[in-house]
Amino acid sequence: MSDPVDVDDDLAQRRRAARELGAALRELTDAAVSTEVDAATLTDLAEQVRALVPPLTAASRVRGEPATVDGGQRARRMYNPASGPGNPIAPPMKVEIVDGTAIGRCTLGLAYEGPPSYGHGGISALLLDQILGHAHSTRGKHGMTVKLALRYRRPVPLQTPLRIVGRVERVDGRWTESVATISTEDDPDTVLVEARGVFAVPSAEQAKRLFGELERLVR
Ligand SMILES: CCCCCCCCCC(=O)SCCNC(=O)CCNC(=O)[C@H](O)C(C)(C)COP(=O)(O)OP(=O)(O)OC[C@H]1O[C@@H](n2cnc3c(N)ncnc32)[C@H](O)[C@@H]1OP(=O)(O)O
Repeated sequence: MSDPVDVDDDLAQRRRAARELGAALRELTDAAVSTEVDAATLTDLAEQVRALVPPLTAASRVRGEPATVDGGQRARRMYNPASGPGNPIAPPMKVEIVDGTAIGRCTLGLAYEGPPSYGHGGISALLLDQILGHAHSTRGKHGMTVKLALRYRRPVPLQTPLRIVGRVERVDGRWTESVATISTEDDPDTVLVEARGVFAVPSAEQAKRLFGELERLVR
């Protein structure tokens, strides 16, 4: 049997490596959506990038299998699309809980552009959904989004440090109702986008139906 210390070291090492790969792919994505090089260079690069796939898929998971880099804990999901440092599509938003309030920070690059020089509205929804999920989790078990209402007040600037804040307003059994906002770090009092969300810890029956053996990761 392996020594638990070795197992922990191995997990920590794999998590560092997964973060590193995520960061490198994010740099690549940013370069890919900003580049103005000629067609021949793009075609050549597409071939080079495709050659990177087989070494990764040499050992991979399928739907329903949790990523082993998470070590069985949902709270530290490496490949979350909003906050996972290993996921190249995540900005990634860094989240901390301060006095029961969830505070996220990230900067959106050109890959997230909607209107010229501003963030895509769907990306704002992603960040707000995620921060509302963290706010819900401060009251106990993790939950799922039941309702999400958004009001886009001003466009969200790209390449600008953002602050995303969520807090629970009402708790009713396994339901919470929370509010969240996006603003810039420089001007936190000017709300750019605001959200109201209802989250619920799935009922035991629903969790079993949706997740089967993975139920322990969601309830
Ligand atoms: C630290 C880690 C943080 C991670 C953050 C992750 C954030 C990301 C979150 C997501 O994106 S989750 C993905 C998006 N959401 C979904 O896919 C959820 C899909 N919906 C479902 O699977 C089920 O509806 C759900 C599990 C949410 C609830 O099913 P249940 O069977 O547990 O609940 P039930 O059906 O008994 O209750 C739902 C109904 O009761 C209502 N309800 C009852 N009491 C309530 C109350 N007290 N407050 C609010 N609503 C209440 C609720 O609105 C809703 O009403 P309607 O269906 O009639 O519209």
